[in-house]
Amino acid sequence: MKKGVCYRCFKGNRFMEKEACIVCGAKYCYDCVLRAMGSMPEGRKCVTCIGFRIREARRGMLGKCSRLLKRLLTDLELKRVMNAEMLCEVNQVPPELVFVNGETLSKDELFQLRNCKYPPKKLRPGYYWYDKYSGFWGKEGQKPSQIITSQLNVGGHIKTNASNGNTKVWINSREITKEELWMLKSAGVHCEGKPHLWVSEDGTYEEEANKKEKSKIWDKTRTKLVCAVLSLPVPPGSENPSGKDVNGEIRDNLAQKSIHKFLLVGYDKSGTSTIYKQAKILYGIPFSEDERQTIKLLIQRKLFGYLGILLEGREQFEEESLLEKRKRCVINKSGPSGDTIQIDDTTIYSVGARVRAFSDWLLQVLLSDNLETIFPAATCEYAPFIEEMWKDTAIQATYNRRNELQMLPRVATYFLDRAVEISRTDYEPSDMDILYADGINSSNSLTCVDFSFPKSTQDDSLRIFRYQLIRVHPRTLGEHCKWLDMFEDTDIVLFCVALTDYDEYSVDRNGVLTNKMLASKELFESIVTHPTFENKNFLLILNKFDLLVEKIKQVPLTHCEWFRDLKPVVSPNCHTSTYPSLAQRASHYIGMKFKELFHSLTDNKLFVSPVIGLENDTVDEALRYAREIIMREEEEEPYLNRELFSTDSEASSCFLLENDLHV
Ligand SMILES: Nc1nc2c(ncn2[C@@H]2O[C@H](COP(=O)(O)OP(=O)(O)OP(=O)(O)O)[C@@H](O)[C@H]2O)c(=O)[nH]1
Ligand SMILES: [Mg+2]
Repeated sequence: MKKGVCYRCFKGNRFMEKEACIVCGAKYCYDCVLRAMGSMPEGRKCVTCIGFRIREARRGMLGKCSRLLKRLLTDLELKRVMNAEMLCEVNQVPPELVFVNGETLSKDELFQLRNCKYPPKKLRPGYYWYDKYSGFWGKEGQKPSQIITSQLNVGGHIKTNASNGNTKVWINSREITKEELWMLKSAGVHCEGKPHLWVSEDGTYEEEANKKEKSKIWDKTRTKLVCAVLSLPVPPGSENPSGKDVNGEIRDNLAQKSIHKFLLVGYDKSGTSTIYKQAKILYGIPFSEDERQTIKLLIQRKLFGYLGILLEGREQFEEESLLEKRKRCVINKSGPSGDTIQIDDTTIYSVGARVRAFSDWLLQVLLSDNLETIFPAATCEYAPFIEEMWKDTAIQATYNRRNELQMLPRVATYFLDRAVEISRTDYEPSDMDILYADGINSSNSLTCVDFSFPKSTQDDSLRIFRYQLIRVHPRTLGEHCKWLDMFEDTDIVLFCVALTDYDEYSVDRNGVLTNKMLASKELFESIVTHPTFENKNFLLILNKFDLLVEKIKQVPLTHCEWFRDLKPVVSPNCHTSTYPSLAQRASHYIGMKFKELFHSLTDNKLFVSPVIGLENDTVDEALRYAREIIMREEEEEPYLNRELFSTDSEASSCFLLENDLHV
């Protein structure tokens, strides 16, 4: 038979729409389907195949009707056929092909398994293990994939090596996998001394030796997040059941096998959460209601803080202007005419009693560090005051001089411009507001989001891959990054550095004032040399490029001792229009330093991408670049060399101009 033709009329070609028999795979054209398949009492099967088992490879298609069938049948008929296909006896997984704890199932056992409250998802013929006490369920030799109903009488006894664990920690007599051990540690379970734990279906656990019942494993949101990141299940019906969204983001655990993982990490304030939020906005992953609420309060709190700074500024301006007036008055009095001039007590910076009272109250609250405690009640009570205050000419005059207020951060203008709207109870932060607000949610340490890149016209690949961006704060990684193991299956590490860190300082764990670029370098070194990350791909994200543009004009890179070897050479072509700017050259140099460091530590090549976290296209570019790096490795496709920095340090240094870099 010619390939692609209808099995009944032998007409058509492979592009023609056809319906296939779920038993023998014969395909029929629109005109022949009903003649070949009849009334379909067992779903889509040739009449001669009725009563036969389906082909296992087609199990995933059961109940998923085609467009052709939709056109051919009425809604009611379609429903009947699809139901029959999914539910009729002969189409079910044959019990003798399902092994649980090494024993095949009987018909009754399979029935029990399929009809319990939380049955295994996508049950196929194969070898599984099942822990009766906790309900853990998984494929033989693998970590658990699901927690199903416990206490079912199916299969044999669980074996200690069922999941092929080698951790010397046992749960209900099964030696657990590495991932489960990390999960237990994140839940605060003591795992030292080869413990045997008894875990019940709701997650309460006790040590075999010490029968005292402990708290539940999955009580903490953090544990659930860890489970999501490690593709481990959580009990069904718990707050964030596996398979449903954790933090509104993680999708089906089973689908995570084919996911590519990006681990985003960087020193404090390097911009990782901004990049994380930007990715969510870029790839259309909505912020959960929880996140929005937390961010809303955060923005409102910050707004009150900014207003406090404005009010302090107003007082200062008022004092200054009064002083100024007095001075003028003294001059006038002692002037040649000797006339006295009426002094007007009010200056443009003075306010009425109500605004003054509110101002006093707010400054008091800020001074006593009590802002957190008055929220969210403050929004209901004080929103009308904010409106009144904002309209006040003295406040507006102060706002016009905001550049003189050193304490007011740059981002404040973005929020203060809409102070009245933001202070209201019904304020809903926009995606932009969320991006500009500092922070993601209260558990600011580990967050992850599933996404896929929207197909662009330049993409020649037809496959759509899923990605997971995991943002982790260095604090979460613990001393010497000991928790990095948890991210073993990361495909690429995105290490974020704030380009502006070279002249900034922070106090480290031992109370020592450290240059932030050096602290960032140290973190980079510990991650790069961590045994888990041997031979991993690394993409260095050089963030805050926009701020570097301004800073580099004021402070030379050599401020940081790591950059003291900067040997600028005057470029012969420095006056052409293609000549890079000072900031470009500086970020280039920083990239080079990290590349050299990386090469000396790993013998591998570091990829680099400059980014402005607050601008979506640069973040998109960096994440797509990360994808390319992974793809190149996986598919060995011709690599699109979009690398932004040359690897040749000799050539690059001639871009550095002596005067420009203040050396
Ligand atoms: N101008 C500018 N500001 C940025 C950029 N990236 C981040 N920021 C700001 O820098 C600050 C710190 O950024 P975050 O994203 O919170 O940094 P982080 O890595 O999450 O650091 P932690 O807050 O310590 O967790 C925030 O106020 C951001 O708005 C950027 O490219 N340009
Ligand atoms: Mg932050």
